[in-house]
Amino acid sequence: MSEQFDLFINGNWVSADETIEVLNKYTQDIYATVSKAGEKEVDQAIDSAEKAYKSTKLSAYERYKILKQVSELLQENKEEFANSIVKEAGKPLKQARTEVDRATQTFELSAEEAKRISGHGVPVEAAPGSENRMAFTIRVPVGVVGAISPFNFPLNLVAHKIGPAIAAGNAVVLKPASATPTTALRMARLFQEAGLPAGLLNVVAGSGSVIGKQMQQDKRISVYTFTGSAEVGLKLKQNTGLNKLILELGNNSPVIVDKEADIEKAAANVAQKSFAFAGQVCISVQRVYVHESIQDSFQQKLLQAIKELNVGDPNDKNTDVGPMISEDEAKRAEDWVNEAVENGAKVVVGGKREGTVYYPTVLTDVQKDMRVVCDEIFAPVLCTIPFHDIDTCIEDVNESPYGLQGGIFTKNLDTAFYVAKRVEVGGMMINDSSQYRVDLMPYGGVKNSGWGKEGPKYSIEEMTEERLIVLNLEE
Ligand SMILES: NC(=O)c1ccc[n+]([C@@H]2O[C@H](COP(=O)([O-])OP(=O)(O)OC[C@H]3O[C@@H](n4cnc5c(N)ncnc54)[C@H](O)[C@@H]3O)[C@@H](O)[C@H]2O)c1
Ligand SMILES: O=C[C@H](O)CS(=O)(=O)O
Repeated sequence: MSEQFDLFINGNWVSADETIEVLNKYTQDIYATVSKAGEKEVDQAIDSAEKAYKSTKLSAYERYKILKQVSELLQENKEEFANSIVKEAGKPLKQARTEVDRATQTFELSAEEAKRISGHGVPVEAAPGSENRMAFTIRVPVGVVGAISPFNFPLNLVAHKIGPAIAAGNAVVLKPASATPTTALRMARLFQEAGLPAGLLNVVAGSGSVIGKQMQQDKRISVYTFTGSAEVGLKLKQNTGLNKLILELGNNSPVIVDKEADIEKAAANVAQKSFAFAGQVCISVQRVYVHESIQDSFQQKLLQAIKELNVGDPNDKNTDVGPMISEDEAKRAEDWVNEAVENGAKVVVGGKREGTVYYPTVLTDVQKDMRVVCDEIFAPVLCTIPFHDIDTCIEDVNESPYGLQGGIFTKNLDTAFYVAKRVEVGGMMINDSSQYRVDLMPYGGVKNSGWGKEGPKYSIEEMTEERLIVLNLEE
């Protein structure tokens, strides 16, 4: 029997005429049936958010208490949430548990930040003629936040939108990805249990091209926060007019392995961080630039580390690499690899698909214009690319249209800083791969990877407006 979920609108569970069948991504059985929002339900959700925002004023301390309780409830229900992620996303159990722990942190950080929202003093009295004035800024909520999230972190990337939006005193309408809507709906239950007033959080599951599009054009939404592909991000940019828009988009993440790197450490890290969640992480390692003098030794260690990865059933606590989100996506990855091979690339390991599972794959002899290099593959595939001098390597790294995060392995600090200052990314990791993120840090990209930062403290800045207050005092 599949589980049944309704939409969460104005504090009520609302059923719709149509439903979405959410598949178990490993077995392909129907895991859950979810009410599918249409125009009417989205309109109700936005209306309820707008009314709740105008009529319900929670103090900062009340917002802190609710978010703190959600964080605690999430940890108490860790296994339920981890299993939900395993089933609907196909994420291996140990990675799903990590996601629940991270989301617990994200809500806790959001709770703490709710108590720290403040402006700053502005020394207007220093301006000629303003000697009798004083000024400061305050931060005020924006109103209704429209949040649209991707399939790959159905809990933590939702937490990164809802936590800061509620902490800042806003109301939210969330549209989770159609492939993975149930974890977000479970999370809404926790907000209900924690006593969030009706209407401040609304969750509508449905088609991105239908209700996502409707959300983009609704003037009652003040700020949009979107995480997903550059393709959809661009549509939002074109359709949301002058409204504020936070875009967290894709990447084809580069990692440089310098001649002075700890080769073993670099190889083990790259093997883990290219293939975790089948490479469907926006900062998964995709392009590995290896100094030509250590290429053979790095490759050998990389292959050893890949041999140790367990591929298969995401329910198994030892699995490292599970299925992709759909067979179509696995076939797309296979096509990109085959196309590269037809043009001269070599498969060193992998290159094999069984249904939705694509095996960890390493390619060499690739060219800059192959899709496996210049586009985001979002699959368990990495390319190793030899380099001779660091400046040419930096040029190659920067040729990407994306710029989210990158990494360099080197024991030479001069090289590390030389590179860190020159690569076009939102975050650069030294002696780590591109795939490093803790939830309190500012996180976001440049170029086609989007703009605006996430991390509760930074999202709250994006989801509030700075208002200047000037006092004209008597002498
Ligand atoms: N930078 C980050 O923080 C980050 C994090 C996770 C994923 N991503 C990126 O997300 C992508 C993978 O996720 P995905 O496949 O779910 O992305 P996607 O862009 O296909 O979908 C993201 C969300 O947008 C919705 N959507 C689709 N069409 C829409 C439209 N026309 N209008 C409004 N909404 C619409 C979808 O239903 C979904 O909820 C990758 O490119 C990945 O790099 C980025
Ligand atoms: O997919 C992209 C995510 O932002 C990566 S992370 O889990 O937040 O590190």
